[in-house]
Amino acid sequence: MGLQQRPSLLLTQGDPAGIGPELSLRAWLERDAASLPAFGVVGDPGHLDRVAKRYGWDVPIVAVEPDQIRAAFSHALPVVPLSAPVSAEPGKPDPAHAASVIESIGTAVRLVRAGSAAAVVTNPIAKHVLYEAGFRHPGHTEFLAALAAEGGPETYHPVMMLWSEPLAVVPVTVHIPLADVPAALTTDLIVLTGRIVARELRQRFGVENPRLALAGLNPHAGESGAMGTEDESVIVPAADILRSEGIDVTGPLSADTMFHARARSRYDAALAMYHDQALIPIKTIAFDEAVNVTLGLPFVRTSPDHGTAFDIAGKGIARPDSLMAALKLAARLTSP
Ligand SMILES: NC(=O)C1=CN([C@@H]2O[C@H](COP(=O)(O)OP(=O)(O)OC[C@H]3O[C@@H](n4cnc5c(N)ncnc54)[C@H](O)[C@@H]3O)[C@@H](O)[C@H]2O)C=CC1
Ligand SMILES: NCC(=O)COP(=O)(O)O
Repeated sequence: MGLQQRPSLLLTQGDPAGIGPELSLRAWLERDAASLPAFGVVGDPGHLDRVAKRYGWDVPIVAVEPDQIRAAFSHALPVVPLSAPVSAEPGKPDPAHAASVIESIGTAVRLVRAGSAAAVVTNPIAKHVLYEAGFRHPGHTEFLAALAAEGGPETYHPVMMLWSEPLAVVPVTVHIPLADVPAALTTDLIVLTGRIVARELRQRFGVENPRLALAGLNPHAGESGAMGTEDESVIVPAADILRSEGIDVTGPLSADTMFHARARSRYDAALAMYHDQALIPIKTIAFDEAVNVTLGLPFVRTSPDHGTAFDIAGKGIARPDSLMAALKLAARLTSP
């Protein structure tokens, strides 16, 4: 298949009241300067046009079929239209937008699964807004796994990885209350996560012998059991199993000393035991560059590392860097 015919990336709408719409427009404006791959938004052309006009940005919007994205991309922002128009005020989230948010994700996944697009790149969603509308998945990550399993016998265990050049992190438990982490953290879960991370670092990222570092759960990785027992009883056995399978694993390491530059040079991905243990270091080191990539799916999905930023939506100051990094990584991971 020649370059012109290769399927393009699909960018979901995200929360239409968040910064997603303006970032999509900004990314298109930066397409040449940043050498971005061709992408189309699954959204409402009218809403994107109104956002562009609000800022006086010269972004022609064109409604297209997925196979027309690449041809249209040089002169207009291609949009695969949703079934209904979207009306949203920047900075004013509303559960009434949930149907369009969910439709956009579902459509993008189905088009990628059908071979009409190469990968899904998602704009941020506000989980609590979707929950108010009855959405039952913690976030994209789990919803994407459910969509991937639609109509087939396979199920998928999705793994969240936040990736940047200086650091890649994987939260083994994700969007659950901190109080629930010790019960949710099992040897099986760590082993399953470690296997998927090692496999995909090898297959998708081209890391020949991936080195994984497991964080401890407790201070000083439990201080020989004096500060908590899970490090010895749950994480050590997981490390042993992964090692017995030939995976290069260190840990459990003290989480407070495993993210400085020298420590980072000793591993390719850090498996953290809970959300903030993973996301605080990477957002501190690489907030503008880091990309959220879902492992364990039968297709590639990337996303910016940040959220909907309702506090700045509509002001035209949101930085498109992380979204652009997500587009580039999706192109890299799907290039032949
Ligand atoms: N992949 C996704 O869909 C994600 C969604 N979220 C959702 O986002 C909502 C808001 O979450 P928060 O914790 O407030 O995080 P947030 O990332 O939306 O905002 C945190 C701070 O960073 C700033 N910020 C974020 N992105 C920026 C950008 N591109 N340029 C400049 N400044 C930026 C915001 O203005 C805010 O001050 C939540 O409801 C959460 O569920 C959060 C993370 C990822
Ligand atoms: N904190 C990361 C985040 O919220 C991303 O979640 P997801 O929507 O990609 O599952």
